[in-house]
Amino acid sequence: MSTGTFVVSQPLNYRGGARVDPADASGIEKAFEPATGRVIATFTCSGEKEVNLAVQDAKAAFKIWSKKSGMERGRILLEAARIIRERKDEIATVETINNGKSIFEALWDIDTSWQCLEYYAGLAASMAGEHIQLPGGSFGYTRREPLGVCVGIGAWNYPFQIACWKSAPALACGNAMIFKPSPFTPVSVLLLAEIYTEAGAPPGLFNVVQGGATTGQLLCQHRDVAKVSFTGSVPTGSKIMEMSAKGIKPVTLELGGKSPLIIFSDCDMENAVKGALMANFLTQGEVCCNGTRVFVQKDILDKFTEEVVKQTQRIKIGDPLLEDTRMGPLINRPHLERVLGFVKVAKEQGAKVLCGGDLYVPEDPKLKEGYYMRPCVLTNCRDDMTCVKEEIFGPVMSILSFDTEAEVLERANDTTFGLAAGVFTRDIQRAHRVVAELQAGMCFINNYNVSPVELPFGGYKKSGFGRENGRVTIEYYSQLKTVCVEMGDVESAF
Ligand SMILES: NC(=O)c1ccc[n+]([C@@H]2O[C@H](COP(=O)([O-])OP(=O)(O)OC[C@H]3O[C@@H](n4cnc5c(N)ncnc54)[C@H](O)[C@@H]3O)[C@@H](O)[C@H]2O)c1
Ligand SMILES: NCCCC=O
Repeated sequence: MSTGTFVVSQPLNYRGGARVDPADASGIEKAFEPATGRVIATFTCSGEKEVNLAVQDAKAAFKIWSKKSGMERGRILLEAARIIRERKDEIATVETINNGKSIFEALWDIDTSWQCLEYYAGLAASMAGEHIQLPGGSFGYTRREPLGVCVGIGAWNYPFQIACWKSAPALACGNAMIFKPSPFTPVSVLLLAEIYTEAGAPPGLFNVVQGGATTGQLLCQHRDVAKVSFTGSVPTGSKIMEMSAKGIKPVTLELGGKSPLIIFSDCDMENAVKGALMANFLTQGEVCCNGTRVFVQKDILDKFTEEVVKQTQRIKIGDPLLEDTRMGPLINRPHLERVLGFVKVAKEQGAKVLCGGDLYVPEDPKLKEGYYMRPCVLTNCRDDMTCVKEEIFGPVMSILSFDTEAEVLERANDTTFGLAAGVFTRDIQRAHRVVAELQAGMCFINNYNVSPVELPFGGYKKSGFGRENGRVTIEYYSQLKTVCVEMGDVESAF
């Protein structure tokens, strides 16, 4: 498949094990190919009737699925992982077309998707309670039970990966899931739904409803939904939490960030520069955990900055389906303009643009209407500037200098976000000392933005709570039942 050719002709909702047109509507949306600005799908947002039908189907599937043993569930997840691996190129291509990220990167995303299914397939059979001996031969035990119908709501930057990171632990624990992707990226999750069915999941176990805020609200407020796992912005996360509070439903919130990356002068310079690029320019900078505040110790500031700029200017921008492209278009025109607006304000506030930060128009005529910009490195930044305080969600790195460890720690933590942080140093004591002080849920030492699914991922402070990936996520998709067993007679107070 090549850029400029893909169109969606099949329905984009998935219910009862098949693609369906929604039973009612709460609006119409269009999805774009960011590389060309072409519309690739026009679809109906689901209304109350469709949401009810999806919940009904999920409840029916839950009855069957929750009775299966962990081994049985794990086997189906393993088969789904195998199919994703087998269809990796096709899924990555669809992801690239709808999101704009380079195919090189999309292939990485699909790897961290099937790996997540494999990981939870392995854990499914190991979920167990405990046995507790009580006086007189009585005893108690605990059962780890699923929650019921879980809702997953996704952002547009990692559409397929987010759906896998939510559904794999949910299904492994015995839940059913209804997933609502971002209306900007409605396409790839349908492939996941079909794969679960092909792998042997009962119809209704994983459903997809399309739509925006209205559909999302209907899902969150539904009385038969037991849990909501949300990935998106802080303002929407706050609304989700409010709705969930009304229904006393547990929530997982994976929200935004403005993460610090600290480069000490004793770092391995080559790795630190690579790390800074990884921390800022994957997926056109549209990554929640990006280390966009790059604090560099003063004595290496010039050398580091020079090398970062040199390598940033070498990033190949263009058709995201070409193998050597490393930066594609941003998600849509309004977002591109918003990001360019941040660069403009940064300049007005005294930052210096060392490279990029402007529109990029590729030579290929079919890409002329795409949403491209050149990756940007800003220097002369201060902690009070908008570009240093707010999440830009685009390819804009702000370089700041520092003198001492104590100073940089204070400045790094001076934010309401707390998703990620990174440190580059050869001093092993310093690395661990600094990381222990950083107020962030995901910390990297001498690397950045790698995503091993064995490690829990999630935020501190306004970046959210709950975790995705790792063993701990089992806790977020299950509940503990305690059973107390009397082996003697009842000792009554009456
Ligand atoms: N922490 C993480 O793991 C992580 C990962 C990816 C993206 N993000 C964050 O996501 C943001 C970008 O994504 P976005 O623009 O899609 O975020 P967003 O908050 O605008 O939308 C996220 C999802 O919520 C839905 N939604 C919007 N309003 C809703 C409402 N009132 N009720 C229910 N659902 C509603 C949207 O349709 C979409 O599916 C950034 O802030 C980024 O940092 C976080
Ligand atoms: N690969 C992890 C990305 C999550 C944030 O956007």
